[in-house]
Amino acid sequence: MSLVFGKPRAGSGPQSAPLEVNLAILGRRGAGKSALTVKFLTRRFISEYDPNLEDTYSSEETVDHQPVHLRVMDTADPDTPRNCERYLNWAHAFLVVYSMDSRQSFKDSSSYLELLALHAKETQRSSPALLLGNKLDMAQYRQVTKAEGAALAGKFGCLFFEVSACLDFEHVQHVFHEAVREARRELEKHSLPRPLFISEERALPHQAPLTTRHGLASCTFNTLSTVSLKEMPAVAQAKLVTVKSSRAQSKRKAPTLTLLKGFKIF
Ligand SMILES: Nc1nc2c(ncn2[C@@H]2O[C@H](COP(=O)(O)OP(=O)(O)OP(=O)(O)O)[C@@H](O)[C@H]2O)c(=O)[nH]1
Repeated sequence: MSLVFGKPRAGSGPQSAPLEVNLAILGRRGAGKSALTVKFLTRRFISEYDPNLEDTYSSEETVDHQPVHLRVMDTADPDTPRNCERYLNWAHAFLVVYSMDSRQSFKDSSSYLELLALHAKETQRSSPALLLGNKLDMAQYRQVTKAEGAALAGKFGCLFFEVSACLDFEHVQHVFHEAVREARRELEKHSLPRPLFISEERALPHQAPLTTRHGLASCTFNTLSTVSLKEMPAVAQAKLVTVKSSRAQSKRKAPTLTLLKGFKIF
């Protein structure tokens, strides 16, 4: 038996607190996770970055006239998914990003989708994922066709978009807001939230860890295997950065954001 309890979820009425949505961005190094995240938060494209930093940003958004407190974890797995619980148990929705000019990055996005599907199966709890083919501005160098992207998304039942962190902000914003909508739909399906949960000790019978079964190196799940009071991984291994609203940024009323994830922003 496993029990689930936690704080009441924010309602959707006009008087209620904003809906809280955690969004994790996954994908191979260089796919453009940080560029898309920063584009969404600041409307700007970044050119310099530190690939080893993992940050979680916080932003107040309005989606379909509803206030949303959105946290975005720009993950930085090394070469393969690692210590995935930090985002698997935290996020309400996932953006899985590949770079359309890299077949390897597409293959890795498939591994991430598989990882999410396995986690959903093992925890009996699914979180929506959206598949993003990034670097649409580099379409002439594409190694992955749009049809392949759509087929992979179809296989895992997720939405699919081709985007570019260099091109229009509105498209990138639309994708992030779609993720919020997907998360909201999922939250509305379940009356109970997930910040805290207790699991009773119950070893999964004769199941090898996901790592060995699916070659997802070092990505282990403790779920249901130990008596534990788990707290949602606080924005834990990540630094929380509050970003001024993108509207303010665009109007340049806010002070110039000089250091965001070690990025140079222009
Ligand atoms: N042309 C083009 N370049 C992009 C786009 N998105 C990201 N890049 C570039 O691709 C490189 C990798 O982008 P990042 O955003 O750092 O990729 P990442 O997935 O966060 O990679 P890690 O930080 O290593 O995990 C950088 O040089 C970016 O400037 C895009 O849409 N178009």
